[in-house]
Amino acid sequence: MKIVNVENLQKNYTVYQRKGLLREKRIIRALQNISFTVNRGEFLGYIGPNGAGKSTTIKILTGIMTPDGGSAIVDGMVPYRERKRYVKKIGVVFGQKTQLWWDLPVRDTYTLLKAIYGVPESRFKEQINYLSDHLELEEIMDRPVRQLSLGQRMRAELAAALVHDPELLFLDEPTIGLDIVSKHRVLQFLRELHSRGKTIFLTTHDLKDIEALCQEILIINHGSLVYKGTLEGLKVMVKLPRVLRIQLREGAFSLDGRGAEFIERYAARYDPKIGIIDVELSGAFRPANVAREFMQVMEIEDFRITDPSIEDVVRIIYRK
Ligand SMILES: Nc1ncnc2c1ncn2[C@@H]1O[C@H](COP(=O)(O)OP(=O)(O)OP(=O)(O)O)[C@@H](O)[C@H]1O
Repeated sequence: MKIVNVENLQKNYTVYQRKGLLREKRIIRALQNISFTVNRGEFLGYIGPNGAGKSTTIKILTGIMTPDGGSAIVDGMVPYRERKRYVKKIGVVFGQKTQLWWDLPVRDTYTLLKAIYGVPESRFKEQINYLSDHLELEEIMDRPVRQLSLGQRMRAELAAALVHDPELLFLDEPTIGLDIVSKHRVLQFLRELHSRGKTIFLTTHDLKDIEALCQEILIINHGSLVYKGTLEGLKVMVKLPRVLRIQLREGAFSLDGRGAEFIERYAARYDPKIGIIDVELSGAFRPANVAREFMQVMEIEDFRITDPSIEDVVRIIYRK
């Protein structure tokens, strides 16, 4: 049973750029005919590089923004037309923004939201207890939001989105900037929500988050969907290679002829501003061998094997 139905969604932004004495009008096609569905109870990962169109999609799906074309129907409603009724059904977290009252204790935000959503007292108490248990809110309930650490604030933020116990959650980068421990807590809680049947729409830059949680993923790039399916399916399709990241020693960023030759031989990417070389560990490249070879010709500070970034994944999809 589908809870989200998106068809041919389009959104353009008009921006004006100064060109000499004139102002030039430019249209940014943020979403170009996007179509997808989300099943009730699904945990969907929505990923894409910076500027791909993720936030624009979420803004339309949460009713903040009206599309220029196409349609979005969520739980039988058109979000941007039936906002009042609709917002009671959804919970939203924008990792980069806050819906908490900055100078008030966390608890007061929840009381205000209770009144806004018309949550009965007994349901409210039950829900706050549940949220407090799972998000460890007790220690922060009576502290003003401005005093909280980022991790504490994000837990408080998630709870705010859930005061009215919505069935569908939109989370835009809810783990951004969190340390490993805080991130783990948030991800655990999202898993718990999903096991209770919630439908979750999660945008993130981090493939690890997706791997830990999502059954289905959508990848968007330049306003168009480039993949919809499972992460397993994506791995089979792109054969995601891991990457050996080499950090050069400060002051040794400019490469000589042999260095450049190595970059070319391994089809590596090099950013001379920060002295980082990325080598895809595909095929015959063994990490230890590659590292040894590079060490012979460059001054190296550190090695690390990393998972491919979203940008890598998108690049590989395009290459195919
Ligand atoms: N208010 C706006 N005015 C003009 N252009 C905008 C506006 N909001 C977004 N854009 C542009 O639309 C495109 C899509 O932006 P969007 O914020 O949806 O991407 P995103 O995938 O969420 O990116 P990020 O991961 O960096 O948050 C980008 O090119 C962006 O610069």
